[in-house]
Amino acid sequence: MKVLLALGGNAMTNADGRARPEDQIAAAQTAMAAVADLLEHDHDVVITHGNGPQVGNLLVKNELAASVVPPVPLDWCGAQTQGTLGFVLMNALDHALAVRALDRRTAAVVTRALVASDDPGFTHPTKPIGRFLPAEEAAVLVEHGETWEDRGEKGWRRVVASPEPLRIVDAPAVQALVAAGFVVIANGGGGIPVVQAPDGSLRGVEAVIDKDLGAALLARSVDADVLVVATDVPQAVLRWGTPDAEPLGTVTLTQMRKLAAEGHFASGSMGPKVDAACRFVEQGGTRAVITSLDHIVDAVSGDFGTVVVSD
Ligand SMILES: Nc1ncnc2c1ncn2[C@@H]1O[C@H](COP(=O)(O)OP(=O)(O)O)[C@@H](O)[C@H]1O
Ligand SMILES: NC(=O)OP(=O)(O)O
Repeated sequence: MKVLLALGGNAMTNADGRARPEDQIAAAQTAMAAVADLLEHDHDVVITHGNGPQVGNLLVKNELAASVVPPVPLDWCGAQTQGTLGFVLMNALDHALAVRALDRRTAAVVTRALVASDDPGFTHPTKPIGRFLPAEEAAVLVEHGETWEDRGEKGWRRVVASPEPLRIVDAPAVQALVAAGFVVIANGGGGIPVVQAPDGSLRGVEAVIDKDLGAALLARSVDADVLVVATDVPQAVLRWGTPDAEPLGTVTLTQMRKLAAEGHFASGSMGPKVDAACRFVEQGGTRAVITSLDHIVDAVSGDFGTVVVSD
């Protein structure tokens, strides 16, 4: 079975969302041990990852250092997160492969995703990035022109433009590496957003693509059978955050679309995961699973998480 594994940016940090290097390395080790287990059982795996906490942190560093070194645009920050997380994941995966004496090579691909220059996401920011702050601290940054949003019990979070990914520009490179037997990490952070000029040239645009929507595209590009969206909760939950909360098991595509329309899944977090799972199955994928980092193997064997199947 070919598995597209999407690792959440928050799942790769820890509960406070500060994204310390040691937390990211530990999360990468957990996830890559699961990948090595899957490879040992003859599954193929292609990996993608989020970058919300990481790209937000880079943006803060950029702004704090602006009087000392030239700031770089948000798409450059996104590209940097692909490099850093690709490096961390490759180290963790190489180690997990060596422990199991598996002879596989790994590769991380700097991956661009095409977006439309007139995407409504550019005028209405929806993608939460970076750390959570208390309302009073967020209010100060809003006065400085940033957009922040109340994200519930964890606090407020900055939101930035998040256009829809239309096509993975570097899919052919990913496909060639997969065909050559590499375990590939690609399209991190949903892909570096680029727009196409009339002359065909590409340029980066300041936005952060939702990695779950990017993952659904990548999954089809590599012809995956199963999409696993690994985050920091074991299942999607109905009536989330209420006394009547109920973890969701296996549902059909139609049932999941109906639950999403009823508003069970928050925008910018569980909402896009559910959307990505539905898109994947709609486009011919066998099964999409939403679960936590430590249940990746169970998700592939088919007995854990929130599972979306065709009708
Ligand atoms: N209905 C829901 N069921 C479960 N989790 C939900 C729901 N709605 C919102 N969430 C939130 O979604 C979070 C996972 O999304 P997100 O933080 O974007 O993860 P990641 O960065 O790992 O992809 C959970 O930690 C939870 O707080
Ligand atoms: N780019 C993105 O969606 O990252 P997260 O999964 O970390 O939110």
